[in-house]
Amino acid sequence: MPVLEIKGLSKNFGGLRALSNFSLTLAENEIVGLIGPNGAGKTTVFNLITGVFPVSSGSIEFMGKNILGMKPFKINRLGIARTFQNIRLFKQCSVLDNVRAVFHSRTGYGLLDAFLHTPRYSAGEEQIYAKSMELLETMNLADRAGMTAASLPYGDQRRLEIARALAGEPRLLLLDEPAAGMNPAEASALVDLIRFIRDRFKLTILLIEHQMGVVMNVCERLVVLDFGEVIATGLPEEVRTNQKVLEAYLGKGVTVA
Ligand SMILES: Nc1ncnc2c1ncn2[C@@H]1O[C@H](COP(=O)(O)OP(=O)(O)OP(=O)(O)O)[C@@H](O)[C@H]1O
Repeated sequence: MPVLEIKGLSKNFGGLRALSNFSLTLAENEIVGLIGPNGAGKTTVFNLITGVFPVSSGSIEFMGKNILGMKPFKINRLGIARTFQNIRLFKQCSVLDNVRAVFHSRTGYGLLDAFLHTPRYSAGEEQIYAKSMELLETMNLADRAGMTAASLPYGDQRRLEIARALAGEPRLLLLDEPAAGMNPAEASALVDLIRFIRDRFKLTILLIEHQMGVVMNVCERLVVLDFGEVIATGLPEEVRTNQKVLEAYLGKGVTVA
């Protein structure tokens, strides 16, 4: 069974067709790149998968289940997590609390347990602390657990956002420009990290990225959008030399040496 199956997906914003007849199937453990010039419709795909916007037409199934019309939190609970182009963290909270908050939102105990500090609450808190620190360790952020998120360098903030997504124990991870603002060394480390978390957490990953070095190194397959339409799909080396793709990025008349 595919992890994700999208068929004939379209989205109109008023008179603008942001996405047109988009189809995509993701198998377990794949890392697939969704690329294309600015305004091509990439983030719209993420927003439709995660239930942020209603679709205009088409279908989306996750693990064989129709997720159309579901609220974003419910889709997240089913196992789809995402990061954002503009990093979304609790900036004034500690790195640890940023991750802890995600685990907290999934605990079974209620306000009364917390107020009375019941054994259930204490055991839960210890477990959440251990799980949060383990995740920070994995993301190479454990030594910064006590710092505020806002004080982290940009690359670390991006990794913290991925840690928060992973705390939700997803099967499908959507990464929106994870390398944005990273220097070449950070971007290269990110490629290794993405592969590592895919293997460690048995994830399927769909990733939007403009840094071609990252895309070519980490993605096993690419889908290219332009003006809301798929103009190419295939292996990175095939897409790299595709004439339509070159024209979409660089303009007509471009050739590859
Ligand atoms: N909420 C919205 N309301 C109206 N138009 C929107 C909305 N969201 C996206 N669009 C439009 O849909 C088109 C696709 O936008 P989208 O953000 O999906 O592109 P993108 O490929 O992610 O671009 P970028 O690489 O610049 O992030 C654009 O023309 C954009 O202006």
